[in-house]
Amino acid sequence: MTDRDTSPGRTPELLVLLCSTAAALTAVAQPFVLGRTLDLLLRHGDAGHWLALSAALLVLELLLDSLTALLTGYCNAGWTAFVRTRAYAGLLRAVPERARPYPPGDVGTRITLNATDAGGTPAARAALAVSLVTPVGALVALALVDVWVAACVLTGLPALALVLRAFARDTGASVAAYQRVQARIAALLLETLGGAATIAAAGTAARERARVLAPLPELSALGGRMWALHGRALARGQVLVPLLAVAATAVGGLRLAAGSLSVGGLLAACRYAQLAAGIGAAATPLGALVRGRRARERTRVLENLPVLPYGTRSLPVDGPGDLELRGVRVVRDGRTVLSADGVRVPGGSTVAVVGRSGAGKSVLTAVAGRLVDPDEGQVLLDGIPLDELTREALRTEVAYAFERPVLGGGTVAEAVAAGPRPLTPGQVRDAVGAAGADTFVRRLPLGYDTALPTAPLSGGEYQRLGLARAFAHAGRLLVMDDATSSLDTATEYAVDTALRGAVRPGTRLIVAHRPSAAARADLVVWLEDGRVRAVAPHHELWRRATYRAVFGAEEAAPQRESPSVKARP
Ligand SMILES: Nc1ncnc2c1ncn2[C@@H]1O[C@H](COP(=O)(O)OP(=O)(O)OP(=O)(O)O)[C@@H](O)[C@H]1O
Repeated sequence: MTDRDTSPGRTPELLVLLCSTAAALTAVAQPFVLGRTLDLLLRHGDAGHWLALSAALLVLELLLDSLTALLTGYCNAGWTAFVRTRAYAGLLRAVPERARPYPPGDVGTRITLNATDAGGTPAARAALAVSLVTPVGALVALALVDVWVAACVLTGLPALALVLRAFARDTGASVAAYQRVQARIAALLLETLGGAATIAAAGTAARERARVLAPLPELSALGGRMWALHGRALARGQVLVPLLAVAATAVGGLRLAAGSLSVGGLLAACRYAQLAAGIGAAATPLGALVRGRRARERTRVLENLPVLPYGTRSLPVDGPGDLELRGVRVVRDGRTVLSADGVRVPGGSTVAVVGRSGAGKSVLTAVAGRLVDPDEGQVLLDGIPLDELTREALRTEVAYAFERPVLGGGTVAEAVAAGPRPLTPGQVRDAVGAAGADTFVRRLPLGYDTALPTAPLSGGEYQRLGLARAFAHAGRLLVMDDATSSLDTATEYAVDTALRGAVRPGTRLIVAHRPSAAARADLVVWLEDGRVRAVAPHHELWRRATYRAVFGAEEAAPQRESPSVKARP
């Protein structure tokens, strides 16, 4: 936990409120003091103290305004960091499957722009409250100076309130739509950047540019509408304010002529009428508040993504890593993409998961290490259902290596060491060596201390660092989902040999595309259209043409199909 995980609380907002209220009250006091000063001067009285007070109030208001700006910045920064951290944490702890519908660009917009707008909400709320203090205070002061002028101003205020209400209602819908379109453009842009090489090679840059910018007219229209609403609210306010001021001056003039109001009183009354009519200025904090609330709804979506609940059990000490899939069914979009029952993998064995593209290999490996829970059935490791294990037990005993690992920032050594348990530099080097990565890591400008994001690495080299991380943290179950796909056959063989000797012994579940990799495994889980077609050693399955066809080797080694090979009961 960092301090950003803790809410900044109400204190910053209250400080903004306090300071800006003091500034507003100072502003409200000024016309009265100025009016008294003028009356004293006209009567040739001693106005020295009142003049000094007037100047002091002016300076105080300036100081309080500056302090309000500072506190607002502090409040915004604290809340933005909090909102951003929560959204980020929610995203990282979510079931990966459930975060998938939110493309990177959309997530980026929520975590940056939306978090900033949402972080401005508390200060905007305080500013909105204070934007009402000045007009209300001015109205009260005006009533004390002259109740008739106050009554005149009061009649105009409902019209201003209606203008603001309409603004808040209309702007809310536009802001939400604007934020959605903004996120859509960001998502398209990131998607295009990810495929920059393909686009360049295919010469489709113009088509892509048009695709990314397609929502721009809608964004522009929504932006224009938002500004039009804002402008209209301000303009209506701008028309109403002078009208009210003129009416107040006229009433005040009549009161002066009747001898019921002094010249200073008229000055104060006119100024108060202007301040009271300044309620239209509330449009700005009101707009920020509406925008912030919509933005917060968008960051909350990430914050509240479903998480995997963990249990309280641990695994038996020194268990061999027996894996069992019982009545497992995974459904996606109403379609069963994996159905696996009675699949038993003896602890310590290496199992190749094979099948055509889309057969369900990744889904099977995801449920086997509980990256996602099956919709039905259970997965057991050493007899314990995975969903009953604590997070720590699960993550220290199950390691994953992926086709496209994401190793984050830091140095090469730090990236490999990152994981559930601390590692010594020696252990990091051993794991890197086992993944066949030591030679190229040593050749990097600073070796193991090279910053990973700037390290000049090929896809296969980066993949091997992912393997190294998985090897370094290998528990009793190691899952490799296409994790050697970018390696040449010789390197893959060397890695496989190292895996048997230099990495902590345990059960291996390896998605394999090459017959040689399946042949090296003790067992093969053969998947077809989401079903387990057979669990048997490769040499037995190889007799079946349909199995050979998985590797595009129908014509090779044509032997009679063995009907006896089936999924184990
Ligand atoms: N989140 C999802 N929503 C909808 N369908 C999904 C989802 N995840 C997987 N599938 C579907 O499940 C099936 C199995 O997918 P999976 O990724 O396991 O295939 P695979 O055997 O690993 O394929 P490949 O070798 O091409 O990686 C596919 O038809 C895929 O479209």
